[in-house]
Amino acid sequence: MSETTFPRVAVLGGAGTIGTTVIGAMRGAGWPADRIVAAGRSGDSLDAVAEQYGVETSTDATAAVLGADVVVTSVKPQDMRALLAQIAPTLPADALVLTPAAALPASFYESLLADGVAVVRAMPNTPARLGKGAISISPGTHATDAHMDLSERILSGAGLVVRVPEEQIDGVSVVSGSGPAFFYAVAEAMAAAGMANGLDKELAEALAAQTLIGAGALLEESGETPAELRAKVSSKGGTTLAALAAMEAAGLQGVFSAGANAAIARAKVLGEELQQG
Ligand SMILES: NC(=O)C1=CN([C@@H]2O[C@H](COP(=O)(O)OP(=O)(O)OC[C@H]3O[C@@H](n4cnc5c(N)ncnc54)[C@H](OP(=O)(O)O)[C@@H]3O)[C@@H](O)[C@H]2O)C=CC1
Ligand SMILES: O=C(O)[C@@H]1CCC=N1
Repeated sequence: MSETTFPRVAVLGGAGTIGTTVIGAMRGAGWPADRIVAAGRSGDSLDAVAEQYGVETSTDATAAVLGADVVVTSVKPQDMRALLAQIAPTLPADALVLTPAAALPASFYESLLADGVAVVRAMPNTPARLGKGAISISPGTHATDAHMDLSERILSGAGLVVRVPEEQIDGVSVVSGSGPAFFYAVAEAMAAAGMANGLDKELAEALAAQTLIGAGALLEESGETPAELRAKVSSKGGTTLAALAAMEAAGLQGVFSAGANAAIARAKVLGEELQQG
């Protein structure tokens, strides 16, 4: 398929957080609205997607996949088995299944869909909504380089797209998939620390948010590493170094390691539970 053609893409769960993000990224990258169909369960939320992006909509996933070149399965892992059963009869044999779901291996899809189906797993994140995502893609057993190229093309408007082997997806999920939630938790913790030291809530939240936004922009634009930028804030004998030392002593790195371990353990358990049916 040439770069100048636009494969027909069915986004199942197209009114959800990630489904809408994928549609927005495609539309932003010039994908024609009439080459995208968003399928969901609620007519009202689909109407909002149609209004914003001009795409076709359907409340019937079985019908939506008819004639699709790519099927994006953007539903919660717990809803995936039922969705695959629903679309299996009408899924075109040569369609690419591009799935953002956490926890479920490509083999899950391969075992429930027709033999030889091409599956690519993606791990997106919510900043992709603004084209500032960090997204990985990984091939399943039957996905070719052409399928990976097509997946990258679909997601390129959503931000940085990297290719990793499937066994690294849980690691990606910890850093960039869940990472935005960690960032917001840090914003909340910083604001709480300000409130504990006399700032009112509104001021503390505004300062914490703008500080994280500004620090992120500086990281992006300066070309310096986090360690270099950290050193520029940390005067010798000053307050920041005292704070960082206390945070380290309280287990800062351990906090993130514990979070990563918990997320990876949860992905394993959830994946095993859902594969058993
Ligand atoms: N949110 C995130 O930050 C990230 C999410 N992911 C993955 O992305 C996937 C989607 O997550 P997210 O967008 O957050 O979830 P949402 O709940 O926002 O969206 C899921 C959508 O799927 C719809 N849906 C469920 N079953 C069907 C069906 N049979 N046919 C059509 N639509 C259906 C739901 O409709 P209804 O609301 O009517 O039930 C809902 O709109 C998940 O698998 C998740 O693991 C991956 C990385 C990051
Ligand atoms: O919490 C979840 O399951 C998904 C995966 C990464 C971010 N959200």
